[in-house]
Amino acid sequence: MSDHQTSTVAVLGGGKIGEALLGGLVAAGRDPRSLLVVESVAARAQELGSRYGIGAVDAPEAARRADVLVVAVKPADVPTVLDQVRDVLAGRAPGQDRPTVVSLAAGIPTAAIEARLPAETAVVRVMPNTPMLVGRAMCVLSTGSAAGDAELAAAEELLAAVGRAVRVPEAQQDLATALSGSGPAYVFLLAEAMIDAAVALGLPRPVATELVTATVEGAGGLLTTPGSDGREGVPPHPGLLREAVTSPGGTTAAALGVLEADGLRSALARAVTAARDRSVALGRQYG
Ligand SMILES: NC(=O)C1=CN([C@@H]2O[C@H](COP(=O)(O)OP(=O)(O)OC[C@H]3O[C@@H](n4cnc5c(N)ncnc54)[C@H](OP(=O)(O)O)[C@@H]3O)[C@@H](O)[C@H]2O)C=CC1
Ligand SMILES: O=C(O)[C@@H]1CCC=N1
Repeated sequence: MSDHQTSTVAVLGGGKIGEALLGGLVAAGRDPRSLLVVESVAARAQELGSRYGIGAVDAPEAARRADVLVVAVKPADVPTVLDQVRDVLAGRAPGQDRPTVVSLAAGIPTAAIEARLPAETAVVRVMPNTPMLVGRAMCVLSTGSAAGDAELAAAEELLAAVGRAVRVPEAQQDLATALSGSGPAYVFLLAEAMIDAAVALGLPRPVATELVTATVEGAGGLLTTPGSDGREGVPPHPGLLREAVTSPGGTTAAALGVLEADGLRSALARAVTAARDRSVALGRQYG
């Protein structure tokens, strides 16, 4: 991988997460001329071009020009898109010249990607999330057998421009997918349900929306600000932050009693398990 300022990043699949990465990199100040998208829906490619100034190419062209080749198609489309770039990658020497393949696809193991590409292709598996678009991604990275520290560090540096990046053993990727990959949807559902509840009780929707979105943002700020739960040197604990809101005999205790009785905690545990299991199944089906 060459220097990140001059390297070319090509994204195979310009859907939701492809756009989050491309848009996030542009918003972080990256030159759009160093970015390429391969997108099978022509109107979508045009949309990304006019929104971010990113050029659209076909898969072989992307494989010829890229220093980093990002796989951002649905798991079922991964075999096809890898087949579309394999021959070009084979013509580029592994190491300095051949691009690192960074896969964002849920569930697909690095070994399955490597098996469809020329030997010694460096593969980095990443589970990102859509807050990438606004520079607030959580990206979880693991390496395949041919990716060394240099490739991992370069992928980390690229993704750090659009949020946080942490390394985990690949065995933890399915669970990371269930937690931070899918996690934004759980928070959005919670926000949506809170807004709808307030509207049902008579609050105008714009007011309810402002109150809920500011509350989610503020709660996120407390969760991520050291010392916010009154302790130093350890990350804030959600339970302590929740206790601080819960006045004896007050409104929060009344609400939490309902949420516990209705099984919110166990529903979330089952939801995360279902997402983890689905990630494993996607890997078995398409990997
Ligand atoms: N959305 C998210 O929050 C996250 C998604 N991911 C992963 O990212 C991947 C993409 O997800 P998402 O962005 O939601 O999916 P989308 O369907 O929104 O995006 C994929 C895009 O790629 C296009 N495409 C399919 N095959 C090809 C091909 N051979 N060449 C070029 N373009 C192609 C699709 O077109 P068409 O619709 O016609 O198939 C579609 O526009 C998945 O593997 C998912 O697991 C990971 C983390 C978070
Ligand atoms: O729902 C999915 O399968 C993808 C992976 C994580 C978030 N979206």
